[in-house]
Amino acid sequence: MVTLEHLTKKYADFTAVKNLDGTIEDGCIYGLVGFNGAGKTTLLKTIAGVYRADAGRVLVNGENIYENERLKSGVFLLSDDMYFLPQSTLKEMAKFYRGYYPAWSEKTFEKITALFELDPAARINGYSKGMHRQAGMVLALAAHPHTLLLDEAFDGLDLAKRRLLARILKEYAREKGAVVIVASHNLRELENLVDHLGIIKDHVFYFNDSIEAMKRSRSKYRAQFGPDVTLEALGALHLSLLAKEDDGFSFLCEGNEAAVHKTLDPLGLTVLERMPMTLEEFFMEQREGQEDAFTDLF
Ligand SMILES: Nc1ncnc2c1ncn2[C@@H]1O[C@H](COP(=O)(O)OP(=O)(O)OP(=O)(O)O)[C@@H](O)[C@H]1O
Repeated sequence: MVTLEHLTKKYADFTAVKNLDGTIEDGCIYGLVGFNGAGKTTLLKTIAGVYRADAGRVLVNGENIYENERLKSGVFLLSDDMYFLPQSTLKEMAKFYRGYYPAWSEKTFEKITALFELDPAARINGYSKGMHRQAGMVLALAAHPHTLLLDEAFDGLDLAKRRLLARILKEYAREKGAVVIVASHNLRELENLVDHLGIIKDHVFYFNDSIEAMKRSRSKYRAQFGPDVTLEALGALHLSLLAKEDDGFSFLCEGNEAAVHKTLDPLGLTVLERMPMTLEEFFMEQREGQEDAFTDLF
């Protein structure tokens, strides 16, 4: 279990993550999302004990992670710029990590290397970008960490490998009761993978709850009206991501279908269709009202 208690991390005077609280249970896959610069990597590095918190603390299985070497040998942070020893092969890197991670599994190393179709005797600097990412994943999983932290793990992987990785991570969290935290901009990938979601906006949690709670909070609707209804008229009703479509309007809204019907009926509602909201839509709600200054670029 990973617990964040009033966690704040600064770089000099700049606060990169502020007063974060939350618990991530064993066996949970936790998706961490946020716009560029929101603080995701900073949070992962603080959970890994690489950074010291400026206020609050990170507990892993009830103990403070910072400067706790025993605890850290059960935490693996796979970053997007993972370091490999110069000229090393995957097999040699495995030997290197085996010495640090007491729960290291040779069986997992061999099986996942084979699943990713990597040659463990080949030099890693001859691997493609996607193969580098896979090599990092092989080492991270073979280490059998109780807390696995993945920063952009799906980047550079082809569709088949992304699907394979998602299956492996689910299996790992379930079999080992591990905490798996995945920071990613790939929201479609996360939607089918994670149980719990943390969205960081402006360095604080904008949302931190289960995927079911996210799905329950809003639905997407498509609605059609008589000819006189305009975007402006609907805009007064506090609907989010409101957009004009060919044959009506789409929007996100809280509340059940009956309540939405009641709100829209006075405008001459003719058709109301309810659909599940996607993680992308939920995420983009954060930018509601913020227009990009997209004129006179060239
Ligand atoms: N070593 C550092 N020194 C100073 N500021 C930093 C440092 N690392 C990150 N920051 C700042 O902290 C904030 C959070 O950065 P962080 O890398 O955690 O964001 P992120 O959510 O991972 O972003 P991205 O999605 O772009 O990878 C940013 O404003 C960044 O400029």
